[in-house]
Amino acid sequence: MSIAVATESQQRANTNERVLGITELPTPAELVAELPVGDAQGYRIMRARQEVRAVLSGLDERLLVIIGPCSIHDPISGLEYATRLAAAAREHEGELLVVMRSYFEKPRTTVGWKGLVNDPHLDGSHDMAAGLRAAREFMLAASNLGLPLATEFLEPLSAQYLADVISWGAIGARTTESQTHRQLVSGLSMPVGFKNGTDGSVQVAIDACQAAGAPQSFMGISDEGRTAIVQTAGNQDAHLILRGGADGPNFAAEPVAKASAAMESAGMNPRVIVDASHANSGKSHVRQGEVIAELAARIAAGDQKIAGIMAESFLVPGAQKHDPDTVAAGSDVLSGLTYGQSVTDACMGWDASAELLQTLAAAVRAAR
Ligand SMILES: O=C[C@H](O)[C@H](O)COP(=O)(O)O
Ligand SMILES: C=C(OP(=O)(O)O)C(=O)O
Repeated sequence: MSIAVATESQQRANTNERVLGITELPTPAELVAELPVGDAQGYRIMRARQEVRAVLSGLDERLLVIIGPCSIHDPISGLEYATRLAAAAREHEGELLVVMRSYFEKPRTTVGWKGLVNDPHLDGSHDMAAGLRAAREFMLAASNLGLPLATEFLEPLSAQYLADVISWGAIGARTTESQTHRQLVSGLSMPVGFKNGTDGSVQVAIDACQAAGAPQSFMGISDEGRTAIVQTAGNQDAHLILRGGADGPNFAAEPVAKASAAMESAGMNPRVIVDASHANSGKSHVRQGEVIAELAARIAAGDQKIAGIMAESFLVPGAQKHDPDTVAAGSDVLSGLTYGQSVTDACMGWDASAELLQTLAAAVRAAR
């Protein structure tokens, strides 16, 4: 019996039957060299990470407030928001540790625009080299305003390009159960929160915190862009974020206490972050404000289980639809969109957000 040996081109065809193109990106080292973090800026980013740790543990009695657009689709409106938030953060710095959501990668339930890193021109051209550059440029500029930054780590490779500018990270509801993301967190330098699953399961996030807290060995990339074995020490600052689920919201006192007790009995931080958006507000920006007001009342009454809250906020309230498949590549997409309004989830507008920051600061003062 003779065995047919595949030719080199046959082997390639077998592997890449559905791959339409592979385009190389700059390496992490190249992008970081082009857009470096300055010394003073690096120190501020590191100090903010320490402050976040102190708030999460309760040593620092302030409330962590992770707030900002659902996604940044236009760096100019994003920076206008950052400028306003930086001033509010300074005003409330005695009570609140404000960290700005600078989210550049969006996990989708099915399909849709996946964020500025994936598609920076919002037209389906997927120029990810420009996307990584735009994200890094934005982060450096926002961080220069004195704001610590938060992001969701979605693509396992993008962390190598952006993580040095980030003071707090999240793993989203759709990826909390993924081993790849848990491994990634085990090596990240900042505190990272895991969201409960979209079905409402808190246990997957508790398991995630445990996995991320352990040393891990996995495949990743080096700064020089080569695939590599990555060995990590484990991230002891992994914590829980409650965002509600298909089974309903979980920001009320009872589910928060239950989740906090479960974290404690697993030997981890019982203080949790509550996301006022997503399934805790049914994605309504108006309801989000009500949820924050309810949380503020509990904080004012001395609830110590809530270390922080998350909120989605932008310049203009609500959201607008944007589908990259309906625009011609290279067209001026931004001119057809409302400036300062989310193209993903609905966000609270600036005025409502500024008022809620006042309410949260007052709640922390009342609790003291
Ligand atoms: O935070 C953003 C969204 O909730 C998440 O990316 C899922 O969005 P989608 O259900 O519109 O795809
Ligand atoms: C995608 C997000 O949230 P979740 O993972 O909770 O859906 C988000 O915070 O942008």
